[in-house]
Amino acid sequence: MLKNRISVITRLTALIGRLLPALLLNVGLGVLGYLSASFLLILAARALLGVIGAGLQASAPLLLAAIFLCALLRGVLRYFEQLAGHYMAFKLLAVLRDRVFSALRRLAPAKLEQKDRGEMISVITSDIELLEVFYAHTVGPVAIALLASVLMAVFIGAQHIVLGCVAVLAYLSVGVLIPVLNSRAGKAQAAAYRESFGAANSFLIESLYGLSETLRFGRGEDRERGMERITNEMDDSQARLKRLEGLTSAAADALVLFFSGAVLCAGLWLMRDGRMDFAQVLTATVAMTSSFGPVAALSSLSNNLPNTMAAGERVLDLLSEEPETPEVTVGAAVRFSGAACRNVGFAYDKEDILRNISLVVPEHGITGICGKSGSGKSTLLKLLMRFWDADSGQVRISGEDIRGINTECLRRIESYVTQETFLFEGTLLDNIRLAKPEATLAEVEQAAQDAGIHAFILSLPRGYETRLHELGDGISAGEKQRIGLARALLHGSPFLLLDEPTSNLDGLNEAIIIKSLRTAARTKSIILVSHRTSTMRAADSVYYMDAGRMS
Ligand SMILES: Nc1ncnc2c1ncn2[C@@H]1O[C@H](COP(=O)(O)OP(=O)(O)OP(=O)(O)O)[C@@H](O)[C@H]1O
Repeated sequence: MLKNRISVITRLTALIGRLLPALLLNVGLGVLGYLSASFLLILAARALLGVIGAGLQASAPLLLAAIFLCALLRGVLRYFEQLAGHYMAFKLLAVLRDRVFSALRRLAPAKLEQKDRGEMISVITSDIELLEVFYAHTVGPVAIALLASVLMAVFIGAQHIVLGCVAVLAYLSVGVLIPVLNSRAGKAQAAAYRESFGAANSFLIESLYGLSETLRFGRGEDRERGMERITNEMDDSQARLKRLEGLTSAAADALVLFFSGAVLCAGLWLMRDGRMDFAQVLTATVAMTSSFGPVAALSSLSNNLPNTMAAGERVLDLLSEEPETPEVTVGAAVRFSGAACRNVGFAYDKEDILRNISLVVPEHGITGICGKSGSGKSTLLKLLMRFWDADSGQVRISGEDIRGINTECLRRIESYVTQETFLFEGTLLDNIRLAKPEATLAEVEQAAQDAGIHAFILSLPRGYETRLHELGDGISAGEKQRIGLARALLHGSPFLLLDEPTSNLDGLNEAIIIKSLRTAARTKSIILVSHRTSTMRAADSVYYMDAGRMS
């Protein structure tokens, strides 16, 4: 566990890289700031001693000037310490966000398909946000506490070695013992809180997506109760965390008082034996009392540490996760001349989904794949897109093993229309243009016409300029499907993989699309997946799939 935590801390610290100067500045200013706060009081005590005639004979104006300087420095140094720390933290959060989004791109779509969406949103938003605590309030403060404590222990030890030892014990108790105990006690609560937070996110997303089903089947109250249960769980775990936080801060305060008293008592005892004078005892006591700031910051920091470490671990795990199919950047760039599967076998987990599949897709024409729901048709398309790699056999594009083809080239020659088309907020024109941002309006209109959606778009008051939110829920599954098809046709790739492109369409619209596909198939290769045998009439050749086998 400790090994794991050290590994997370090391990996997070390694990310600081070029921001190291900002960290060093933060630490340097922090140490000087705390020292000036302590010496402000030490000098004030010395000045008082001077007034009562028991202190060193330093000149009063000089002491006053030094006190004034310490007070001024304390404020200025604190400000710049915070500035440097936060500058580093927020720059790092930007770097981390960038890396996380690159990781998501790398992992999409296969790995992301398997992840819980609520959990993903927690990682992208709150986990990264929480790392601000690590960078701005952990790395710097730990280094500041270490340096400032060493310097103050030496200073107190210079009054008397025994008092120096008490100071070391005091700093270790408040700065190490309390944080370690607190972080141990809080680990389970922090994990429970985080789990309930992720569950609440997932539940909320699911509730929003399933709103119409919930209303249709009158399950509103169930959902409400579910939300209440999750919120209560979150509330409970947060309350437990807060209770622990209170206990920690009470324990830290008690230790501060105890050790300040201990230095005073030990000092008086040493003074009675004539081994210290009053000025030294007072100086050591004031130095002890006023120097707990950096270590006390560590004890309150440890309340958040379990959460921060857990967040860091999840972010680092995401960054280091390997994609299902590694991106090929140096592989062959091919011109599409057909595709083939040879004795392909595939399982998502343990259960075989595809067994010994062989098929040949010519350079032009429509290849139909027909089969019952769950027979593995979409999975086969995903292998042809190389979202996943086959476990056995070979998938070839233009005669090349798909695993050796440059990924960018593969994305250029293939267009995949899934059963669900996602539309982005923006105009319908932008949504179709997604496939080819530089497309002219005429090209977009032609693609929309071929996909049988042009007439519908023109019937809208603002035509292609209609924004998605203006349609609200008024866009049907069939219309979305046709926009998806228009995108694929506009993309201009020579190999189209269409997964049930007409499943939500009436006979008339299906006929329009089939006609367009027949025209497109003169210059392109199209795989048409459908469970309807009627759709297969458009295909030049048809493969039938049943329980992962092909006939
Ligand atoms: N990411 C995944 N992880 C695990 N199992 C999966 C995954 N995707 C699909 N499956 C399972 O693989 C089997 C084949 O699914 P697939 O989507 O390929 O079938 P299909 O023939 O396209 O079905 P449909 O016509 O209903 O879309 C199903 O049992 C499905 O539950």
